[in-house]
Amino acid sequence: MTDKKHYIKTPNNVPYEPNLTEDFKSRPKLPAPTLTRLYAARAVQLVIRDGVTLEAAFDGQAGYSDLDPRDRAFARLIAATVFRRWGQIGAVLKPMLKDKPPAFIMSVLQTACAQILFLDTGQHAAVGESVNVVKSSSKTRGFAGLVNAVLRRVTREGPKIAATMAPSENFPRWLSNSWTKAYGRQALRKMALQLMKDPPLDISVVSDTEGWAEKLDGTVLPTGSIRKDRIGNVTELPGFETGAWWAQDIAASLPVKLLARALGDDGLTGKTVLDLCAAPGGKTMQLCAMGADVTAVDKSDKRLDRLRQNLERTGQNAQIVVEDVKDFMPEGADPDAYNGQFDAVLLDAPCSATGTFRRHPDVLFNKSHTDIGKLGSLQNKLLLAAARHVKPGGHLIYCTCSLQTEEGEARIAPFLAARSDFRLNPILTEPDLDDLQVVTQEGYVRSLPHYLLKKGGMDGFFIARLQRTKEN
Ligand SMILES: C[S@@+](CC[C@H](N)C(=O)[O-])C[C@H]1O[C@@H](n2cnc3c(N)ncnc32)[C@H](O)[C@@H]1O
Repeated sequence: MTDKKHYIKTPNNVPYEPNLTEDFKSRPKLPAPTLTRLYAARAVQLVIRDGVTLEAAFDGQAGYSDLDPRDRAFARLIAATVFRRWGQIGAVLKPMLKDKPPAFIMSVLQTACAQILFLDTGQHAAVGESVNVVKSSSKTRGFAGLVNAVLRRVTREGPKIAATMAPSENFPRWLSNSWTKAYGRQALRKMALQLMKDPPLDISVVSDTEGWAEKLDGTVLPTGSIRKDRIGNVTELPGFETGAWWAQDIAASLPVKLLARALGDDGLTGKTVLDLCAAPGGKTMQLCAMGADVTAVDKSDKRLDRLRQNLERTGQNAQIVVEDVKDFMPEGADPDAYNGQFDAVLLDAPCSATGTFRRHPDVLFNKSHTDIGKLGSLQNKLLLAAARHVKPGGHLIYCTCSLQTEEGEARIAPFLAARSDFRLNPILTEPDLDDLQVVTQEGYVRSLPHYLLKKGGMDGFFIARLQRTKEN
């Protein structure tokens, strides 16, 4: 335990009124190493303050895109490390701070700790550049002494404190409680170890899996995705420019594969599929590559731009509709007489995305328990809206990349109660799925981040396969 007298006192009367929105409008004139750290600290603060994604927090900052790609990657690595090591960093800083400093100063300290304790950057540079960040604005200059003193102590005492923490302390408490309840303590411990690791890169190909696995120096996973050990620079890999493949976690590739299996021998060939909440289009590309006639709907035109680019790059075609799923009606359909016209509908519903924490550790910190409740009611509405488009005898896939059962398993019973003409079409364990151990007794797919552990894990996902009865 640290004695109270070792606290470092926050300076009084420092006129710091953070106004991030204003601050972010201008690009500070600073040397690249300082600027990189400034962007990282601001991004961390933005995720916490505004509940945005880390990507949006960086993209929203003036001048960030002008930074050298290597500096941008470093800034992202620093910020992501804060979210991977939140509990450990908090435990290191707590005994050293008498009062909680302003949010931006806290973010500077957290990003510096990430560098000092967990990244391969010189400790001297991490301390020096963080002090420079604070000195670079008259609003924060008064904190330079505090930041310097705290970080010097972190270099001496931090590693020992960080090592005493259980990895699961890096999860926010409300999430670790909910996951312990749903999956048990052992699963929680294993998931926590996954948070600390760099995830691999999974790739879905248009065709020739074996050939591309060789060219990309990857291995073929049980369900046909190709895995490379590290993410690296995806756009520079062979076959990216020519659109031979796209990045997609193995778990995210399962909904379309399971839909194809439900459709019998010809799979998706020639089938009409409505892809709801489609952007940026990982599943749209899979559906197209498997021969389906796809209508892709999303309410975000900006995200659909990425889907358009992805389709163009991979040389595929889909009808694209910018609309809220709740309002969507196929062109020419009479809403009063409409009885569903698609062979299959896939709803990849908006969710907390907590299952993607290996790739996006910020998802653990930009949501709260209240958001899960709100998402659950939205998912109910979207599921009912999706069901309207399934023709009699047709199929419906509901999936989310969330680890919260409220966004997965718990959504199915209310849906089946409201639509008695649908039934659960249980997913059967087949050899490739057996290897992943993702099929539950109820016939859902539920994957957790520590599944497929020896090969690097997989995203957390929930998939339910439903079918409309033929009569009516
Ligand atoms: C999980 S992402 C979809 C990922 C996508 N299916 C893929 O495989 O790349 C959820 C998407 O739902 C969209 N969305 C959220 N609410 C929506 C709504 N009410 N109507 C249409 N799209 C919505 C978001 O814009 C976002 O693109």
